Amino acid sequence: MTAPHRHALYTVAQVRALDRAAIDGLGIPGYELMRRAAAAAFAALRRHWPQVRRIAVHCGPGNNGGDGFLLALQAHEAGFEVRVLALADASGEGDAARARAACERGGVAVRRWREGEPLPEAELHVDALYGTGLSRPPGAPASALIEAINASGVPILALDVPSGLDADTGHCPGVAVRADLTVSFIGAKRGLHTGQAPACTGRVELATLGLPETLWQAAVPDAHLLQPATLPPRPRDAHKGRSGHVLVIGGDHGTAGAIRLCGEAALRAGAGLVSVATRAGHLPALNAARPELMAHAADGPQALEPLLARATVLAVGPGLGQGAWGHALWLTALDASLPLVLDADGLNLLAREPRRFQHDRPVVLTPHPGEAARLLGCDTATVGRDRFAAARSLADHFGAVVVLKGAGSLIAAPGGRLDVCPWGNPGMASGGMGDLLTGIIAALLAQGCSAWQAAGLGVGLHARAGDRAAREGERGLLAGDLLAPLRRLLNGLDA
Ligand SMILES: NC(=O)C1=CN([C@@H]2O[C@H](COP(=O)(O)OP(=O)(O)OC[C@H]3O[C@@H](n4cnc5c(N)ncnc54)[C@H](O)[C@@H]3O)[C@@H](O)[C@H]2O)[C@H](O)CC1
Ligand SMILES: [K+]
Repeated sequence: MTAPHRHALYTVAQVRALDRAAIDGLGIPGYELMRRAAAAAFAALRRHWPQVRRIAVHCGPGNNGGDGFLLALQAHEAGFEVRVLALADASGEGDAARARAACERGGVAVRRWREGEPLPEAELHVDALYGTGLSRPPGAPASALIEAINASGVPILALDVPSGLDADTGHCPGVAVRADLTVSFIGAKRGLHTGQAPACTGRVELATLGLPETLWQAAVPDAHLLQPATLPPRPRDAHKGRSGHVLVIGGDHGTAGAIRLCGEAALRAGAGLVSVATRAGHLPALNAARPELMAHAADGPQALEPLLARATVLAVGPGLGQGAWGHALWLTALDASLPLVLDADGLNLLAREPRRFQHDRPVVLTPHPGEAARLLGCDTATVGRDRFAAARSLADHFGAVVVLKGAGSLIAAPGGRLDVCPWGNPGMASGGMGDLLTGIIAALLAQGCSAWQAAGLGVGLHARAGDRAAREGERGLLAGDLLAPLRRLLNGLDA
């Protein structure tokens, strides 16, 4: 059983409190923490790049730089050829200044880097420019140095946080290091796992610096990383009535595919029955493509009534459109007070006609950043600047569990509970992927999951299926490619 804190995610302020607890509570000097951080990062360097012997360490003005100076000294003492570039001249008294003095006393020259100067020859760059102290977009010369390091074609190890990434939000206000590996210290910062972070961190490893478990047991994390999970095995006497009946509503003219993908995903994810209410013109194609779906022509709300009477879960939005037809079905579905997954135009209609859901009604909203922006009445850039705040605000405002999709999808519940999905890949940013997710979550609701469970399990299964399908390449990855790996994951056939 790995330590519980391994999946815990913290804000920068919470990690600073952990640092303080180690220093003040356990009496471990900040400088000793810095030495341990450097040692942990150096050990990771040797583990991941065992042949490397020539490194360049780029040190910023604060304690992140201090980590870099001590790593440079440890590498030098281990016989590495080490070049150290500093963004600033030596100044101040603190741990970072002490680390720099130790580095120079130990025989490692520190050179002030000036914009335009060539980088030293190295087999690996160590990014010790900024960590949790980044407070604004990197200015000159830091931004020029970051761009030079990124352009070097040489592997990059980032200490604690890739410089330029906001460790609280996963947003990069300016340029940022694109590392191959990030070794983060003491507490995993929540901003390392969502938004622009996956493009900057490379692989993320947590170094706990030999601190006792009691340190984390006293801390309340801000969020958690999703853990691999699947549904429990089906009882031998299972029958379709026990696995619910999903009714998918959508598919206006020209968007039959969305409704089919959603319905098929709901079947594959284990719903007992799946009905589809859509335009009459789609029925022949739907019946031919997936006869297990029960396709019904819904030319208006009155056609929905008998279907709503039989359904146990609603999935509303794939290909629904925002016209009179879609709007009328959407209104009827929302008034049915059944467990509900709202996606795509179902969300855009909600942005036009906001309402708060009853707390006892399981509801999951699955916006991408643009839909989230419309629901919040802001622009998409604002959502990207703080995905955590956006997801939590939506959950509280609508009284629903919210999946804020994108790199590192977030799952937020009213009251602040939040999980982060560590899986998924850019190949999944293609048409139909959202329709699949909607169907999977609806099927999990139909099998008895709560809104929180269905959202977290659905997002995790969907993203892990996407990663397995991407083993054939992220380019050309189609939504339908996820259905086979999804089935394997649901049956526990893929670790
Ligand atoms: N005991 C501990 O706290 C430990 C900390 N570790 C490392 O310390 C950094 C955090 O260090 P800090 O000095 O707070 O900030 P940074 O080094 O990240 O930033 C340096 C400094 O730079 C200034 N600054 C911020 N943004 C910019 C900018 N865009 N342009 C110019 N200057 C900027 C600001 O004044 C910052 O203070 C943490 O990440 C760890 O790496 C140890 O590893 C463990 C113990
Ligand atoms: K860094």
